[in-house]
Amino acid sequence: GVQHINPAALGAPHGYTHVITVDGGRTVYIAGQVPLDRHGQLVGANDFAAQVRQTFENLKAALAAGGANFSDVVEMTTYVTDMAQVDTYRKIRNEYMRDPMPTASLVEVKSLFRKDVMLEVSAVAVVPASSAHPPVRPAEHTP
Ligand SMILES: CC(=[NH2+])C(=O)[O-]
Repeated sequence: GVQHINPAALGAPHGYTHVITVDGGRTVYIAGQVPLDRHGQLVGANDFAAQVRQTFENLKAALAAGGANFSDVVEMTTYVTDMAQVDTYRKIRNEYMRDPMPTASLVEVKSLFRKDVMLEVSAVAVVPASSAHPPVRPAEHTP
């Protein structure tokens, strides 16, 4: 079946779902994660490195909510508002992810959903059938 999950560790989503699992939890779709905390407050105003870190912490929480982790990610899409900061992006990403890396796309965009948000990262994960990660189902936002 299809499960829709909005972990309380992530800011309440407006008009989308943070995590959707399909195929009995084998495939996990993660909505574009942004550098907001669980209360929807920006982390790292004008600080790209801090924004990358918060975004990856949110991805980690989103993957865990879907019973996955970074090693299960097969595709990721990263949107940045300033490609000149790509080295900082890669350095911090590599603190969370290691080889073999997923397929990926990286694009610069004019703007994201808030003017102060400098990146957004979405992902798809495939959990191995043999995987022992039990889905973490923390408190969820209620609709
Ligand atoms: C932040 C985000 N993923 C959205 O759709 O607004």
